[in-house]
Amino acid sequence: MMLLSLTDIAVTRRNRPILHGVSLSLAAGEFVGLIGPNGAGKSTLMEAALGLLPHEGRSNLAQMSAADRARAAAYLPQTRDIAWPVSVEDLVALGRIPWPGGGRGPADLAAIDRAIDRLGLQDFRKRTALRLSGGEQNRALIARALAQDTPLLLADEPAAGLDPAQQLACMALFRDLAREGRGVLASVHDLALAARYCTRLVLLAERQVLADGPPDEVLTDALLHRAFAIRIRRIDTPDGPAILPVQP
Ligand SMILES: Nc1ncnc2c1ncn2[C@@H]1O[C@H](COP(=O)(O)OP(=O)(O)OP(=O)(O)O)[C@@H](O)[C@H]1O
Repeated sequence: MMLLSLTDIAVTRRNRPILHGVSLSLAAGEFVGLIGPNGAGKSTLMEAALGLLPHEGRSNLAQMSAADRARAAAYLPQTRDIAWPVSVEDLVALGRIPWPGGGRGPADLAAIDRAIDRLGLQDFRKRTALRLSGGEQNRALIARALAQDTPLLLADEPAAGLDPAQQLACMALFRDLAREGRGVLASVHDLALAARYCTRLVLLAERQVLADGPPDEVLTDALLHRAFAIRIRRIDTPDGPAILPVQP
């Protein structure tokens, strides 16, 4: 089942073209890594897809009512703002607002518990979210997105600020969500993590999709040089490729 369908998306911000002719689809079972240089438009593409930014072209999500969209897709934005001194449990419960009853029925409580467990936040659930470390807050916000229990998750640099163990746990969680039949689109800067965990990579650069396919077909010398002006040294290990970016 197709969860995200973008056709010919174009975005202009302050008279500057940011994206042009971007088409992309994502089916249930896929964990798609969105890679590309700083400023390539990864966040812009997610915001346009969700209908949060004016754009040309067609996005299946942007066409939905806000209520339907909130049950179709959860979104972890790049800025991890927590506005109020709520407990972690209450923060995660906000993910249940789109569902009937708005948050505290048995199904809601089960979804909140599941999300807290999957992010390993059991010991934090009564703590004030604002008093957690940056990485802990990040995990609490991922848990909120998970509690929303949507078929599709859009996550903007979900592994940013996480320690190595938590980065692996985060990527493994998204891979597992895809295996369970959801779809995940996440922007990722760590090419090795992207190669190890994503089922597909989309390389955004020069305002367009430069490549879209299995990690091995996207992480080529020619494409990486064109997009990032780097070369990579790659060593294949039993745990997946080790990818070292180096100057050209
Ligand atoms: N509010 C804004 N007004 C005008 N231009 C913006 C605005 N936000 C972002 N841009 C521009 O849009 C372009 C794409 O930004 P975007 O944040 O989508 O990139 P990105 O690929 O997510 O980058 P990063 O890897 O640094 O997070 C950049 O050139 C940026 O300067």
